[in-house]
Amino acid sequence: MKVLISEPIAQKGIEKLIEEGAIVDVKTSLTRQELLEVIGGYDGLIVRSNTMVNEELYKKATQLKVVGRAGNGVDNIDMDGATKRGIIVVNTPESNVVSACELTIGLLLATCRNIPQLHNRLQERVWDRSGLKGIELQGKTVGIVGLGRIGSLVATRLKSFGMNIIAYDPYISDTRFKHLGVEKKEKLADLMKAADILTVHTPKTEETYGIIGKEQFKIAKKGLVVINCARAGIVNEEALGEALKEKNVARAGIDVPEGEPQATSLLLDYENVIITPHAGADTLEAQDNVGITIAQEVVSALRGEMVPNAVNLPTLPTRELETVKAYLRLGETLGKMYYQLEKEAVEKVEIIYRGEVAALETSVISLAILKGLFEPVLKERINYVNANVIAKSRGVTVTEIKESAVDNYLTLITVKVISKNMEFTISGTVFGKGEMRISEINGYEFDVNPTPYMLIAENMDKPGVVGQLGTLLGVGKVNIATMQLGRKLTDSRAMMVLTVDSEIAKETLEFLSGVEGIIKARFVKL
Ligand SMILES: NC(=O)C1=CN([C@@H]2O[C@H](COP(=O)(O)OP(=O)(O)OC[C@H]3O[C@@H](n4cnc5c(N)ncnc54)[C@H](O)[C@@H]3O)[C@@H](O)[C@H]2O)C=CC1
Ligand SMILES: O=C(O)CCC(=O)C(=O)O
Repeated sequence: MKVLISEPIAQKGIEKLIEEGAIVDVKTSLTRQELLEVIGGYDGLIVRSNTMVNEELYKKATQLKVVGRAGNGVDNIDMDGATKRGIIVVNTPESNVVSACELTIGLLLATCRNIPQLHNRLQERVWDRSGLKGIELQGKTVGIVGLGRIGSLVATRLKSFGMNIIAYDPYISDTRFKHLGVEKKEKLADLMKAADILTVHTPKTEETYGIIGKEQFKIAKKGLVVINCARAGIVNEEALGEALKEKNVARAGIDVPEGEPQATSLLLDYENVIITPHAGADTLEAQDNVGITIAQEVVSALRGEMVPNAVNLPTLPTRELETVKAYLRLGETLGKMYYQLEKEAVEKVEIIYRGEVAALETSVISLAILKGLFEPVLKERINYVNANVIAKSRGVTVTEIKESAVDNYLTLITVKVISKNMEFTISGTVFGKGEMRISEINGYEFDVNPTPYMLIAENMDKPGVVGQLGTLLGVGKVNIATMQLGRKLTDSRAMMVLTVDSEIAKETLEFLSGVEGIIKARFVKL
């Protein structure tokens, strides 16, 4: 077990690896070229957020079996590249959340009270408080975007400051909001209008990248305070800079500046912005937690044992995996549809296994469904092992039903997603050597072979709609591979499922949604 550590981790973690019999090289100042030259000799690699683990590295890493991310976000790791090569990626999602939360509060206080600026003056031997009057937190409204692990820790702590807590997280159930005593805002705009302080705690996804930008600052209260301890880009830096110049935003605290690990952020030029170099997890406690956890996980993975935080692989013995593999793919595919088609927070998931699949060990298939369900909103934070815990922590109840008989199919999985105002269903089957098909969505019947890019549209069942949709996709340079129409004879509506050869641009989707007779058109990425 040869393990290379390319970024600093706690000594306790290094000791743990050695204790478990690994040969450990700690080389934290290698150049990229040097790293590429030596990586071929290692079975395991431990990184933090600065080492890019990508195709270039994988090509040289011919022995690599596990990548350990000593921390939470895995945005620096190419997951598909790892999965393709059977390299397990593990991380430590719980180990540093308290520290990240505490830095958020620290930045908030430092920002509201100008602590670094006052300190700097005094260090220059100048006793002068003028122009640096702070603001109190008590009685103010804090708007949290992303009420997950860190967001909810922040909420709990800020309550003790006498603050009014509101949050926007469409993927969290009302029950969880109630449990945390946080007021739910259905729309980001409503949160922006009400907040005196804004703090973001979402992962960086296609949806959250730039979620706080020009439009949001325009409607925000004048004098807003902005905190970003999550990821660069969630708050658009240029827009923030403009809002600071226009005094719409009064001050900001940022732990994750653009350009990291270089000090190039344009916000560095603003006196009323406090910036730290991605130090959210940099505490003795978090680093000890992270170091020990990642050491244990890397060793387990190298020994072929169960790994608690395998981000990209199901942790089942190979023999069992073979039998259920096709169902895992089907389950994940069925799960992935909901949040790409609908926005309502999930309250309950009912999974019905019918026919042959009902005789299998279905619990792992249910995990695959949950993993797929939450992946569009939680990204890498959800995996086979934590899927149940995450569902529970988000107030989602999951039930399984098994029935031995099923009409028309040998084997069928139906996933019913129940939210406050709606019930969504999707079914699929497996046949031959693991071929899968989606057989039903919301009562519309299909026989679709799911592919990486799909368009799912609901439309009025009348002449001309399908033709217009095809034309607009053509204008948007999207090639249609297959197309199926599902209709209910009792209804004037229909559903179209198209597999396409490329991503569909936002503008094309907007055009499609504007077509008379199209009720809804959504791009789905698998
Ligand atoms: N500064 C630092 O050193 C650290 C930063 N982080 C970062 O903090 C962030 C939060 O981490 P966790 O709380 O562990 O993640 P989490 O996965 O527990 O929570 C994220 C929440 O964001 C919500 N969300 C997703 N898309 C959304 C959208 N479009 N609008 C509103 N909410 C949305 C999800 O529903 C979820 O509840 C991540 O970006 C993570 O990488 C984490 C650890 C340390
Ligand atoms: O200090 C680090 O490794 C980065 C912490 C972080 O952002 C994370 O764990 O996601």
